[in-house]
Amino acid sequence: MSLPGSLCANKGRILVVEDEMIVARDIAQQLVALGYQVVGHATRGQEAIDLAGALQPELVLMDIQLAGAMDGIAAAQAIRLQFLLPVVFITAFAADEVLARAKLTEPFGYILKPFSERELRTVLEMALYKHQADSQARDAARHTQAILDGMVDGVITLNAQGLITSINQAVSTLFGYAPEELLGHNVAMLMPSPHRSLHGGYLRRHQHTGAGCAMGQGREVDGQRRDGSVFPISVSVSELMHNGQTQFIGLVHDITQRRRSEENIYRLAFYDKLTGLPNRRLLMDRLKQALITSTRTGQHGALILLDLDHFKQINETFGLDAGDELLQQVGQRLPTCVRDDDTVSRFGGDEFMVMLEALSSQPQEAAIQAEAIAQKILLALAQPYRLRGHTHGTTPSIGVVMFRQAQVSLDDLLKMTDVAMYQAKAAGRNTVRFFDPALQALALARTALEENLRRGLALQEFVLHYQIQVDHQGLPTGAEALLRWQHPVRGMVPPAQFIPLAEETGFILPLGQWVLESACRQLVAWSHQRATGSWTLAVNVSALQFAQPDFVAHVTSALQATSANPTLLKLELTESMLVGDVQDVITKMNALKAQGVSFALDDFGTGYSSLSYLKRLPLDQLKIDQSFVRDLLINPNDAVIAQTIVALGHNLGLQVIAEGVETVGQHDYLASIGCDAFQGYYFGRPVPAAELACLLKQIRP
Ligand SMILES: Nc1nc2c(ncn2[C@@H]2O[C@H](COP(=O)(O)O[C@H]3[C@@H](O)[C@H](n4cnc5c(=O)[nH]c(N)nc54)O[C@@H]3COP(=O)(O)O)[C@@H](O)[C@H]2O)c(=O)[nH]1
Repeated sequence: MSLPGSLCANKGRILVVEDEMIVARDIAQQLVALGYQVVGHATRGQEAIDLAGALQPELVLMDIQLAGAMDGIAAAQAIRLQFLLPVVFITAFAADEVLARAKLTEPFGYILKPFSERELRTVLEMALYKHQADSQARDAARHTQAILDGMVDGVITLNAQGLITSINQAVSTLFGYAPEELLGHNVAMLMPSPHRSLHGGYLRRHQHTGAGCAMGQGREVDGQRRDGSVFPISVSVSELMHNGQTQFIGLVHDITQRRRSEENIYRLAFYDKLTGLPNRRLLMDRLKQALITSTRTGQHGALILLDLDHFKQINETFGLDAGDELLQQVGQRLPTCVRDDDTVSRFGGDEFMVMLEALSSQPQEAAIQAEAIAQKILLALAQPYRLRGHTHGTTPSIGVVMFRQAQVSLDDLLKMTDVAMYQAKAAGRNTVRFFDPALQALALARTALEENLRRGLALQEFVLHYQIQVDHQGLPTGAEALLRWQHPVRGMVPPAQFIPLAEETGFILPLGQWVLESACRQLVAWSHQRATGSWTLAVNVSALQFAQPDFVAHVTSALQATSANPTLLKLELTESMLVGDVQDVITKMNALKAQGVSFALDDFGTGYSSLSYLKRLPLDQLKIDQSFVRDLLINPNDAVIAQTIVALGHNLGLQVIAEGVETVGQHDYLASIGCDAFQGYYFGRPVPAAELACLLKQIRP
């Protein structure tokens, strides 16, 4: 049977479910009259469900009493569930029991027969409006869920009891649960012990006091997956009221990757890559702590520095890989010699530092304990190593420093271990030495001097003094530049007190360059005066300075920077420089000679000079060492040596100058054997340039 269609179908498409034909027709007519379109008519429950699915009306007008097994309430329930369509009951029944059942289907309206047209219209309009609003809300919720599901972070909502009310896809992925395994369950299931059992308490405390540990800002905690594995997460929780109920929204961020990167950075910063042992930085950190602890407990600690003997040879003979393997094996053996609380670190290269803590508070007893561990290390490391299929042996030299309380700075403690370790090396290696304070005092003094030297150069505390040189007639021909250090506290410091250290530390390089440039500037100053215009200036050059590959360039730059005349510059070399690569020496000398620079061989006779290469060196002058000049008149050997040097120099075509000439007798003898030039207190002491002018007037011809 067909019901009236619609004349004007713009108010809504309605499915009518009514088993009495006359009533159905009457309702349909009314609907059409009200502007609705009747899209279908069913008389039974199942038919209503099928038509609802097929026709997708906007509303179902449902009689409760239907022919057949399924009544309207059951059909309405199915239609709501399957198609989310709004149902309005239209019935003659108003019994409480019927109403209660109908209510469960969440109907959009309930119309009691008989009803007026006005009543029908009002209920339908309200129902359609509510349905539309619900649909929009559902669409909005779906949209929100899609956004939430697209998020990398997990979003969980909880009710006041901590039960999960919603999650997004990321929560399932992060924790490995299907949504239905989480929804309605307590959020504590996502936490490892002890928080799993404590979480209820946290919530209650929050309800009573308002305090919440994860409220607001992200808090880093552990989460537990379905498979039991624990992983780090950052959780921030906010609280809001929803429908009058407290609700919590938790944002969960998996920080596994970040933690890994942090751990990686930490490992790189504090652990040695090759051995996996703590590095110097971490040891220093622990040492700082250990000093604080020992101050509190009164117990001693010890630093044991060990350096592998002849490690370089393993590297050079068997390759760097074998060297690395040896270091790794040493790194594995060392921790077996100490307690877990002690620190074994690799300091770099073949140096390892072991820090022992909580030793006896009695100094002697503590030293015995440290000695025992050091001996244990010595023994453990002396066992053979298998490197690349071969057996190798190595031994360490071990330096031990005891510490208690933060009395000494960290740097000083480390220096003390160095001193002790070098003492062990000096004692023949493969041995243990405790730090000796006397040696330490020396080392500290050296360090202070080294720092002072650098500061002195920066503060222009160095000056050059000039000692006159005269020819056979006693006429000044030039001078030697001699370095002095005008120390603000120590006064004038002679070079013998700082040149050796400057050479050892390499500080002689910047210092020597400063001497060269200052000497060149002095040459230029002299060139402007008639009396000194042709003077030469002898400058001492240290072996390290001369050995620099760019030594020639350094001299050239000093000459160019000052515009000094190269032919007036005389570089004094010593015999010790000639022991190494003689060809290199000759090449550099020739390069400078080509510019006009001349060379004197200083302290001649005190070192080892091979006559064969002496012949090859482009020298200009030999300088008889003052040790031969001093006793010339009383020691016939010195007189013969002086005579021999003069003869040798002349035979080689070189000029000979004597230094340390203090008396007329020395001068006269030297002059009698043909010495060409003289320098010494007899003619004048080393003085500042300004004083040299006065001295010139007093010079004895
Ligand atoms: N690499 C550099 N070494 C330098 C430089 N300046 C100096 N030195 C070297 O230091 C050593 C000590 O020098 P100094 O204390 O200046 O002593 C020199 C003279 O003062 C001293 N002298 C000179 N005449 C006499 C004398 O009649 N009697 C006496 N007892 N001493 C005298 O001899 C030293 C001369 O040194 P040298 O001619 O170089 O051998 C010394 O080894 C210097 O080389 C520098 O700038 N760089």
